[in-house]
Amino acid sequence: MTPAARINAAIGLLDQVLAGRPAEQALLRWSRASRYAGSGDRAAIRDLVYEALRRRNSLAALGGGLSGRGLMIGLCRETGQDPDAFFTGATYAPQPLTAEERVAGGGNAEDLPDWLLPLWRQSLGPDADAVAAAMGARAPVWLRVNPLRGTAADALAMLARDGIDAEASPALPEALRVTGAERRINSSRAYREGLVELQDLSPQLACAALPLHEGDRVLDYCAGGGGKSLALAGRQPGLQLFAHDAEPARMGDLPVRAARAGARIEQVSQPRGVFDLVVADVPCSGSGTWRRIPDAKWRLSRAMLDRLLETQAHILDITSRHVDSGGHLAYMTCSLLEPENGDAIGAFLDRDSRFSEVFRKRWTPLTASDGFFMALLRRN
Ligand SMILES: C[S@@+](CC[C@H](N)C(=O)[O-])C[C@H]1O[C@@H](n2cnc3c(N)ncnc32)[C@H](O)[C@@H]1O
Repeated sequence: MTPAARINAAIGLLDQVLAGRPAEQALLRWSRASRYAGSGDRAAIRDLVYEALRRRNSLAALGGGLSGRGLMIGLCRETGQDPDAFFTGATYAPQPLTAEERVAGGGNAEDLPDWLLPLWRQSLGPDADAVAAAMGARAPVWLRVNPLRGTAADALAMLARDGIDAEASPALPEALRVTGAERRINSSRAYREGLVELQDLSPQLACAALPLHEGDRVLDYCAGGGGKSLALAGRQPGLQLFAHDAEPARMGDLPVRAARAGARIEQVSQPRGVFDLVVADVPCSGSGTWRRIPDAKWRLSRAMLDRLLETQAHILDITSRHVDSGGHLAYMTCSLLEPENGDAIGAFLDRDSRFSEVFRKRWTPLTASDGFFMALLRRN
C-alpha cells in the first residue's frame, strides 16, 4: 500500500473508533477484511491509528476537526509533512483538503477528556503537564527476566541471537528495555523458553518491592493473565502461589504462561483462609497505561470511574479478610488518579484499624514507565 492508502485506511478506522468501536476490534476486523495488506501495512496503519488517538484533541485542532480526516491531517502537519502530498484524490488516496481544512491551524487543546482535567491536575500536581505529554508518546516495550530460567546476561545474549536489542534498567537489572526489533519478541527463543516475559517496568518495580520469604503463602486476588503471580514466582523460589479472579476465564492463559516460566501457581475459585501476602491488583481506569490503550482515555466517564471506586473499596474489604496477622496486603492499580490510589487507601485505613501503612508509591513515565501505584499495608 502507498503511504496515502495507509492514511486513507487509518481515516476509516479512526472514524469507527470515534463512533465508539474499540480500536483493537476495529483493527482486527479491518485486517481480516483487507487481505491485500501486508504485515508492514498493518503495522504502519496501527501506528497511525494509535498515534492519532494518543493526541486526539490537539491533532483534531491542527487538522480542522474531530474526524478521521481531521486527525490524519493534523498528524501530517504535526510531523512536518505536507498533507497535500497524501490527500491527492488519486486511487486509494484520501480526497484533497477542503478550504476549511486548509486554514485549520491548532490551538491549545489538551489531550485529556475535559471532565478529567481538574482531577488529573489534582492527582499529579506539578507533574500534570509533563505526564500528560508523556502519555502522548508511544510506550516502550519492557521485558522481565525470569530468574527461574536464567540471568539478565543470558537473556540479553539470547535476545541478541534473535536480532533483538535490549538494555537493562539501571533501576532494576532484570527489567530489559527493548530498543530494536520488538515485533520479533513473541517468536524469539528467550520468550518461547520462558526466560523473558512481557511486563512494563513500573509493575516490575512494584513487585520487586514486596516482602517475600521462602514458603510464604501468597494470594493474587485479581490475577487476570497472572502477570503479578509470575513476577513473584520468579523473585522468590518456594512461594506457595494462589491465583483468583472474579472472571476465571481471564486466567485462561495462566497455565501455559506458568509452564513456560517454570512456576507453580494454583488457581482457586473461592479463596479460603489467610495468607502472608495478598495482592489486590484491582480493576481501574488504566489511566497509567493510556499510551498503550489510548482509546480507553476517551471512553472513560465519571460514572465509570465512580463504579470502579466502589469495586476497589469492595475488593480492599474482601482481601483484607485473607491477610494473616503480621501479613501484608499489596494494593495496586495502573492508574494515576488519586481517588483510585491514595484516597482509596486512606479511606480503607479509616475503615479498618487493624491495618497500618508500610509505604505507598506511584510511578509515572517521568520516573519509570507506565503510570502505576502500589500501597503496602501490614496487618497488625
Ligand atoms: C488489573 S486486572 C489484573 C491484571 C493481572 N493482575 C495481571 O498482572 O495481568 C484486574 C482483574 O480483576 C478482576 N476482577 C474484577 N473484579 C473483581 C472482584 N470483585 N474480585 C476479583 N477479581 C476481580 C478482573 O477480572 C481483572 O482480571
